[in-house]
Amino acid sequence: EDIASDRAALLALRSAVGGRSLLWNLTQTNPCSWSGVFCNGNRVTTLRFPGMDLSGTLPLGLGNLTKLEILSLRFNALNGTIPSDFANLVNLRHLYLHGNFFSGEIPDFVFNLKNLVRLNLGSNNFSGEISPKFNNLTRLSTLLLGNNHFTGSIPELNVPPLQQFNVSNNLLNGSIPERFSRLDKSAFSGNSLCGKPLQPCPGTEGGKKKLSGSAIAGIVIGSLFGVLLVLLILFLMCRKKRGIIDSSGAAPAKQVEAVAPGEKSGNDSENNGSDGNSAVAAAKVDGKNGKSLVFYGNVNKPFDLEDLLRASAEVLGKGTFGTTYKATIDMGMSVVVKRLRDVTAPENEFKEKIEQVGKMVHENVVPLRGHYISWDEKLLVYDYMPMGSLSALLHANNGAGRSPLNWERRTGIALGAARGTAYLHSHGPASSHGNIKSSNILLTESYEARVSDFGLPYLALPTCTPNQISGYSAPEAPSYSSLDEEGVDLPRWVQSAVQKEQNNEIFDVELLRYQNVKEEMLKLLQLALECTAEYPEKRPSMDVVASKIQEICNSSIEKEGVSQQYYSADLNALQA
Ligand SMILES: Nc1ncnc2c1ncn2[C@@H]1O[C@H](COP(=O)(O)OP(=O)(O)OP(=O)(O)O)[C@@H](O)[C@H]1O
Repeated sequence: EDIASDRAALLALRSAVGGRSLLWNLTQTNPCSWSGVFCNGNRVTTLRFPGMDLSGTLPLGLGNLTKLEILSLRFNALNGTIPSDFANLVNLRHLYLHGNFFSGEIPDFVFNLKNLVRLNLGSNNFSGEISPKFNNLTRLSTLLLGNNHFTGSIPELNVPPLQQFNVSNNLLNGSIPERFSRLDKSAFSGNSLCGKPLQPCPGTEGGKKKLSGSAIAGIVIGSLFGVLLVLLILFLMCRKKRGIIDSSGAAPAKQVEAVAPGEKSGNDSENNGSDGNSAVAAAKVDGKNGKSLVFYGNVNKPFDLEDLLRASAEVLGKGTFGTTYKATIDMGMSVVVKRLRDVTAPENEFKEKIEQVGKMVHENVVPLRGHYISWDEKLLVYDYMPMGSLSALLHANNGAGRSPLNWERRTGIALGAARGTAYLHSHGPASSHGNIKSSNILLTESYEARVSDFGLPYLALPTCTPNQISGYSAPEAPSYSSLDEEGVDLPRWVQSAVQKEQNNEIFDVELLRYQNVKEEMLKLLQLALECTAEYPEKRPSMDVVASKIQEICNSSIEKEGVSQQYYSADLNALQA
């Protein structure tokens, strides 16, 4: 097997499914320059033909591409089964067949492709049961099978790396394995499944089952806990009285007296999801003193603390510094409340710093609207950003839908984030953000970027050990940690992939649809590398970064315009 047999396999593919759309220069003996074909050394390693109008049945022959690592045929009109010689593609790591009309069962040889990391078969007509043999694929981290006709139940899958899993809109029944109970409901919807995260399975709750030993132990412990709780409440009430007496003449700083049981220990994992009574409402107010929220700027106070405490609250997530809630106030207004945990900075110092954060006003920074501070409770109020974060949009469940982020939007977001950060660098109380990451870049309805969470690392620093901050900050910063959840040093990894000329590993596959802006993509990548240089003097200032991104935006907009013209010329020619 060599490049000639790879070429023959590609020609077989072209004549079977892509005669009209794979417009390659067939006089070339080396296929590596054909569009969508990528080689390493002298073998084909990647094929990317997303949305290329391929139709028909895949031919035998692709199995000769024995060095193939990535195969993307998503969003075409391919039908039939997966050809049997795919069994030879033992180096395959990513297989994307979603958005086609493939049918039949998942063939057994798929479970021998031991290097598979991502498998997306979503939105096809696959049928049969989901085999427990997926357990053979010990590297699998993404398994997307939604929108097919799979039947039976979900097997126990104990593949440690498996994180992304979706079987929505199939014909599955039975209970969801415990291992998947923490996934989002949407991963299972559109089936007859039960168990967490969906509704409980019949007979597992409130049933007439005999009480097991552990249930009895649970009841005994629960009762003891109840007694302790009553004692705790009595204790808190006594302390409250003392507090009022003690505070005569002292700063009235004890309005938020207590929080819901369990919350004080920082253990609010049960609050995941929406809960009308949880969260913000968990903070009790001593109404007599009426100490209220402090708002910044010359705004009329939009609501008071009592409104906030009455608001229905939904947990948006748990971050480095506490839990973030969306609170919907009675009058229909939504705000975001960040309930900080473990702040050890003295109250006055905290107040001073947070007020400086409140003075930061820029169109690319999420404004801090107000705060509530007492000795044991620190709430920060932000505008609610309905489009959520860049991270959520980039990693949205990629079942059948395409990412709404085209190249133009992405560069626009990068520009906004750079401008926001440049502003913070020139005006901030501390000179850097300290926790830049995509979940801290929030978006307006028109996809304008706003940087959020500014200043928190400096307020919470005494309790933050470096590896608790998961965003990016410069290597010389005290809180520096560039390791992601999987322990990968992202800037290093990108640098090494660029050195090895493996840019395709870095670019989101979604971007391959915008080949005409590849030059801009490379420029942006180069800029990102400069920004993450180890030595500060080698890094461009954020003002320079913003203006370079502006240039990149301008040139890709020009190109978009040109390619649109070509595109309509093509269309006209076709119609003629
Ligand atoms: N103002 C806001 N509007 C809408 N969503 C928000 C807002 N602020 C935060 N979020 C979202 O709420 C979730 C939790 O945010 P939070 O800031 O607590 O954690 P994080 O950003 O994941 O981590 P970190 O605390 O390290 O910044 C994230 O998905 C974030 O994108």
